[in-house]
Amino acid sequence: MPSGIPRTIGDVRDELELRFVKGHGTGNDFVLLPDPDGDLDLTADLVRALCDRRTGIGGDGVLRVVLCAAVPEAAGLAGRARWFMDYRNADGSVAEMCGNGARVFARYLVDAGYAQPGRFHVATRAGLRLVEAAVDGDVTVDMGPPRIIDGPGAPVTVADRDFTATAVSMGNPHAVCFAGDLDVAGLRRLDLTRPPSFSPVDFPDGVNVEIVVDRPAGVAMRVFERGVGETASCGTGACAVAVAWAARRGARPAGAPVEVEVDVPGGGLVVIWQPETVLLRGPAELVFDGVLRRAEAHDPVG
Ligand SMILES: N[C@@H](CCC[C@H](N)C(=O)O)C(=O)O
Repeated sequence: MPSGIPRTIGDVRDELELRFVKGHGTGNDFVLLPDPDGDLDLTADLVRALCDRRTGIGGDGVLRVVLCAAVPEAAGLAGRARWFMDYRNADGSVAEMCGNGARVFARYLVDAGYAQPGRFHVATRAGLRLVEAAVDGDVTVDMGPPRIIDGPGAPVTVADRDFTATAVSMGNPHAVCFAGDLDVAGLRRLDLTRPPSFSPVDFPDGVNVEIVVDRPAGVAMRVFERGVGETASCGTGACAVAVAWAARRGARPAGAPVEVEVDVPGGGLVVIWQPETVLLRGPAELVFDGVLRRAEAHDPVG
């Protein structure tokens, strides 16, 4: 096959019968694959084919829904969480954590009857995460402690602009770039089609890059995600932005939590920075489901 032509789902998988659900959190969209017993061989090629927006279902990533007991990397958490969120970026790479993904994952578990509404733990590559999901409405995830990396800042170039970024780990790496000279309209105009550049010394595993401007109440951001490109929202990115922004203004949650509204192209998220952790709150929605079948072997009408 000539290079550059996407490998379709049929190219990478003989046995095509695959159940899926499509969901999103503030426009950060995912293909969910229910795979309780861990039977699916989820290769990078299959992830890329599923996420392709022209030849696949389309998504920023894949969320495989698998029992902790069924996968060696989560078996140690099986006593404390029933389900493991196996998250993959659209390019097939594996990431430690996905905040919007965790919210959509929890929404799926509740709607599918795999978890009771309310609070429960989900296992992720970054460890256990407590989620709170009502029957409908917002989903909140306890994202764990943020880590603002001390130092002079990391040089990052994005949208033809040079920044000294604040590096923050939310389990996965973020470079938060403050564009103090821009307003929200200026942020919207930036060209984020080309990948940011940064030093591999600062970010040896790559990085998600957020550009941030002030709003009257909180901040607005855009993001170029590692392994994806620009997305409409990034939950870990919103948390990284909120703590970096609050810390710059001298607000650290000594006693009372610090709450920051984060506007993203796909909607609004709320980040609550507490002394020991960060909560991420926002909508999570399942939009359709289906079964992938090879087209020529299936009469969709009959
Ligand atoms: N969109 C996600 C982050 C997904 C992982 C990221 N692209 C990475 O490689 O670290 C979120 O909502 O947090």
